[in-house]
Amino acid sequence: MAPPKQSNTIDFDTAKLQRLGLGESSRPRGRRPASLADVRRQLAVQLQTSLETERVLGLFFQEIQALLPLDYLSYQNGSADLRLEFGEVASHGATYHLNHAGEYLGELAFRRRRPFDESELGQLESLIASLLYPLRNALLYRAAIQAALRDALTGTGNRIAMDQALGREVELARRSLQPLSVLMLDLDHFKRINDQHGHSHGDEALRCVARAIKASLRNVDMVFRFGGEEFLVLLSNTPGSSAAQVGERLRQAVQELDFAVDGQHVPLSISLGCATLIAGERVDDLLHRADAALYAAKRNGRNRLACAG
Ligand SMILES: Nc1nc2c(ncn2[C@@H]2O[C@H](COP(=O)(O)OP(=O)(O)OP(=O)(O)O)[C@@H](O)[C@H]2O)c(=O)[nH]1
Repeated sequence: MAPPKQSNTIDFDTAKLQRLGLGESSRPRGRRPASLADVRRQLAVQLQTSLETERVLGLFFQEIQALLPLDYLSYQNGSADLRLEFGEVASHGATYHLNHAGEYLGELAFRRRRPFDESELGQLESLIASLLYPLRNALLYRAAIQAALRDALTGTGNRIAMDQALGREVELARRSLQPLSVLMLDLDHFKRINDQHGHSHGDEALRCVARAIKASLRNVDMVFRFGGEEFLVLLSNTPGSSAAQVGERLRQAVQELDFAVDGQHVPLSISLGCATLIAGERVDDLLHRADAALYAAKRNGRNRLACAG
């Protein structure tokens, strides 16, 4: 049997009025208004302390327990690619769709072992009102950070994201003694595509190659565009032999692309350099070896992969 569930929609502007004490609510008000006011005051202070969505929701879950004991909170927002969970799932639930002026702020689900009564739902909604501004700000912050780390043309990570990920993954590989490999790749004779078909078709070729690369990788693998037609793939927990196989798969995927300009097929290919982190090696040296391998692949005829020594 499906667990009992109450579902509601919270409109941001109505919530704002409630926060200001101006809103009308059809629900009975909380039994302990003083406590509700205390928790709201506490939320107003606490939720201002962070712009991280996970932290804002974690604090919210923690603070509202003072008034309404809960076992579980989940938050989902598909457009922000977010799904967060706190506590342990229980049978009785209440869910809220959060909106502001047509803008979807996500979906909150509360769960606990005993059902919510009407007065508790009234309190919960009043508390959610205190969450809306901090949550909206955290989502805006997250979107800004993501935009700052993404290459606008291809949707892959950009140079800043690459530097951050390399630093983090190299450190992790060192501490966990796991292998880490990189593939540095570059489109072959890309200048010709620009020269013969124009810059916008060149851009489309870059997008097409980026899509093919992403489609050929695991979710955990990371792709970055760090130069005009140069990409880096970061393969965590991957030894050199497996990285070379992945690289070969990418090479084939690009070679098989059906890229056309004005109905005419335009062949695309990439060359790749593969390098695996050596114990104690610095990020710069790892990249330097991958770059040297890429250069060897170009020199030996392109549309091929070379491994660093
Ligand atoms: N359309 C487009 N072209 C770009 C972009 N960034 C760099 N380029 C072009 O990419 C080309 C790179 O040319 P080269 O470095 O000579 O490399 P290549 O022609 O691919 O030759 P090989 O790498 O030796 O196979 C140049 O024409 C750049 O103008 C971009 O964002 N969009």
